[in-house]
Amino acid sequence: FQYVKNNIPGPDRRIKEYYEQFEGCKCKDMQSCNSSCPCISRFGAAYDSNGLLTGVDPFSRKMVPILECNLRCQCKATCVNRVVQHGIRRKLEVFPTASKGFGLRAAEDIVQNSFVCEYAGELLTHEVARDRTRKLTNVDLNYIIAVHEGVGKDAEPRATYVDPTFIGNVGRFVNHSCSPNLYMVPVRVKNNIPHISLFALRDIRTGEELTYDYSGDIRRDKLILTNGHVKTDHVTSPPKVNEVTTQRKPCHCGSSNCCGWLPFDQTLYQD
Ligand SMILES: C[S@@+](CC[C@H](N)C(=O)[O-])C[C@H]1O[C@@H](n2cnc3c(N)ncnc32)[C@H](O)[C@@H]1O
Repeated sequence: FQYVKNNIPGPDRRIKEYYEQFEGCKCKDMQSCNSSCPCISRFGAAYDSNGLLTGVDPFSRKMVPILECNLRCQCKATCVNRVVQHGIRRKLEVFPTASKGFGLRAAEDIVQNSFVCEYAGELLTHEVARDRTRKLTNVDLNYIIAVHEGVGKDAEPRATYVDPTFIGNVGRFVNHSCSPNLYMVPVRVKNNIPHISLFALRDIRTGEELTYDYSGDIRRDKLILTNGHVKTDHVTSPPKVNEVTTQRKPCHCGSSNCCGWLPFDQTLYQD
């Protein structure tokens, strides 16, 4: 595959969407913005002074939008409100796993809430994502991710489809786990297209495989086990007969609360 650091437009995406769109701040303290910066005050500070993501509760269903300072802002690269845009800062290693193909592991200790890497690739329209997904069989590796964001009480959720199959970054090697150590957050920098960003859910030791939950669901009740039973629909429901069961793949994450199957996005199988 071809390596890219950031998302690139896939077929049928309008190139204009990728231009700088957001205004820049005019903060006087050029070393770093503070809470009065319009980029920060709009949704609250996302990062602490060590660059750790503290403005988001990964276990909450409510996601606060994250907006970093951008090229048009007057602040410098040292600004506290610039993290994901600096790219990968932790040592990561691709390795062959026993039963999941390749995986990605930490080559150094990673502190909780650190930015680890983006999930970058071709940005697809719903139609292209659906067509590519439907061509896959359950023995093909599926790299297409759909991230659904709620944008308001009455508004339709906004979906972003990223496909690093042919063009992508190291995020494409992150496997699924029902008990993950990463969580996914959409972060915006220069325009409305999110950087799909992976942060550490807890402290991670050197050599640990990096994983996230492909369903995006990391509720506490799913992670904290009681007698091996978990309560969410995704976890408890076996594939239904009328589902596209041929697309379902067995999960080999090996965690004690494993639901047995990899999550898949129903919307890509609906017309
Ligand atoms: C984004 S890729 C992950 C990297 C992939 N293992 C590779 O070798 O390139 C997703 C694919 O990896 C495999 N995979 C990921 N997590 C898995 C798991 N927990 N159990 C079994 N297979 C998994 C599945 O084939 C899935 O479609």
